Amino acid sequence: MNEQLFLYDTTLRDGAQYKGISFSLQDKLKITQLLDDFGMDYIEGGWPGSNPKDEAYFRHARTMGLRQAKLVAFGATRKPLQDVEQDLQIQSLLAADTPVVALVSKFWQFHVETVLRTDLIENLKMIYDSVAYFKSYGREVVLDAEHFFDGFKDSPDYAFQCIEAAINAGVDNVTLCDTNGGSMPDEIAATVAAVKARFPQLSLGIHCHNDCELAVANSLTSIKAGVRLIQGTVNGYGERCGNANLVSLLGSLLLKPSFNQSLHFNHTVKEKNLTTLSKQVADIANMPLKSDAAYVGNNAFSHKGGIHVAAIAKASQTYEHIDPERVGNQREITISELSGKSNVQLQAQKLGLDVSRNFAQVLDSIKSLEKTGLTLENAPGSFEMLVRKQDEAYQPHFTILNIQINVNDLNKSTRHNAELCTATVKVRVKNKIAHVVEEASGPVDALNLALKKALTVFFPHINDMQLTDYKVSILDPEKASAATTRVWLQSGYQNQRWATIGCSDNIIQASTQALIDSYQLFLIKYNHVAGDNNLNNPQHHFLYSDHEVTHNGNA
Ligand SMILES: CC(=O)SCCNC(=O)CCNC(=O)[C@H](O)C(C)(C)COP(=O)(O)OP(=O)(O)OC[C@H]1O[C@@H](n2cnc3c(N)ncnc32)[C@H](O)[C@@H]1OP(=O)(O)O
Ligand SMILES: CC(=O)C(=O)O
Repeated sequence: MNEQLFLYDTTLRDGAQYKGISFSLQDKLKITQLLDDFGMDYIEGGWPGSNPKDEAYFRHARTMGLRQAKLVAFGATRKPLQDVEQDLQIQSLLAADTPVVALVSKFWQFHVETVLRTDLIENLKMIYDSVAYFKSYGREVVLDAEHFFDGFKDSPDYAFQCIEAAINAGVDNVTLCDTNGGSMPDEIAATVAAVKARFPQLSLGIHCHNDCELAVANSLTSIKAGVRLIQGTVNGYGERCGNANLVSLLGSLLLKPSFNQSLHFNHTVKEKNLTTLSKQVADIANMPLKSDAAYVGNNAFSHKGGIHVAAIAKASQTYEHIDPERVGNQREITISELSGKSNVQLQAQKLGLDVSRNFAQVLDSIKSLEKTGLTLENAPGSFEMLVRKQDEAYQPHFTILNIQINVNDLNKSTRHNAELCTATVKVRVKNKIAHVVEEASGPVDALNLALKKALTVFFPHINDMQLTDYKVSILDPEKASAATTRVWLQSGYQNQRWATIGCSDNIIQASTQALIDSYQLFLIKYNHVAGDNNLNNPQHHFLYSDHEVTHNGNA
């Protein structure tokens, strides 16, 4: 029988408990829309009894007209020995006015006695009263059975009594929580099977934490044992090590026959949208997306080892468990000292370059350069330039004749910071020379400004290009101030980005290498012959410091 598996997203509640995440109200509403568009069945939006932002969230979210998802407000069972009508937390949960309410409740005796500091019978009453109260208002109630697996290990009998109290009160779903994330897959399977055997009619959910990096595996195991509602978060955000990652879970649930042949999902859920969902939520959360994230990470289908790439070129299934496009991701071939000829050929082919005659030479250069500390895997722009430079027909757009950097007197207190460093750059293009000076507070900035200014003389379009990122790493810190520096930089033009790299025991030289590759690449790709007008004008004006001088082309 093909049964529906319900997707319950708690990114906005448990995901918000992830260290480093702080959603604004607008963030929460935007994510709600994304989750609804994706096709989640439930969206747990927050805890209205916790803070005014979550209260405001429900006021807004319930008017959004969600197409697919049911909005869930999260809270706890009533306080010990308190009437539900008097319990402010219960009242704010009711006021959130959502079709679904989730109640976290204690299922482990140890917690009842140590944390709630009440007796076991009172906890059963708290469960019963709280569930019955929301049922009397016509709400769908999901009971989050906190620490269910630990509680069950301690006393299966008490864990069952808690479920019975919830069933007697009319609960719609009991979600078994591996709250401390310490359970192993075999324990999850056996416990869910025991609950299913005892309460065959009860709708069961699962909520796993990732403290042993098993949240996804444990969730999948629980589905095999009879769970039909799965809680998780986009990208696995959540308290401590996080929750079950719904993105990875869905990759397997939607694509692996052991799940997709026995289950079905809401019709709008499409594996093709997983990469976009993951990236969009990470972007709103302002969290870096893990490059090794299953299915959707940048590395998920990125191939580095030469043997892998050679095989991929013959048949992609040799080293890919699925076609990356099925989840909206893409294949990537990496260039490094571990490359073989296939890496070079495939990557060059992607760039539209022909290396059929010189791939061995290109490969040798890569391996020699990597030995010096240059890493090409994150700098495809420098790989492209390396391939181009190895071509006999290659003509650089410009040649650097000279670079001088001066650090002015740092002690001169009257000097403005922006004048601390001076860079003089002499560039030749065809038979013309530009010789310019620029000042900045740092030597690399002065160098870049001067280089750009010199090139702009010939290629005005270069002004539209920007440096968008600059990173430095020290390769041999034990050499102290004589250490080798690796400079990685990213450049941008409109919505295009490209990365180049340089490496030297001189930071200016390393930066110059990366900058030259970046500007040459821009001119190859985007400028073509622009700027040639200036080359034909023998009386071009050059700026030298504050003074305008006329240059006749003879440097
Ligand atoms: C497993 C989970 O992830 S559950 C969700 C956890 N998430 C959060 O805690 C985030 C939101 N929390 C909050 O904003 C606050 O903690 C609040 C508003 C809920 C409570 O704040 P406070 O009233 O100041 O209490 P505090 O946070 O110090 O302690 C929690 C109280 O809840 C009680 N409690 C814990 N679980 C339950 C439960 N299932 N049912 C009833 N009460 C509970 C605790 O015993 C404690 O009560 P006490 O104050 O009498 O000792
Ligand atoms: C409910 C919940 O977040 C937990 O038990 O982990």
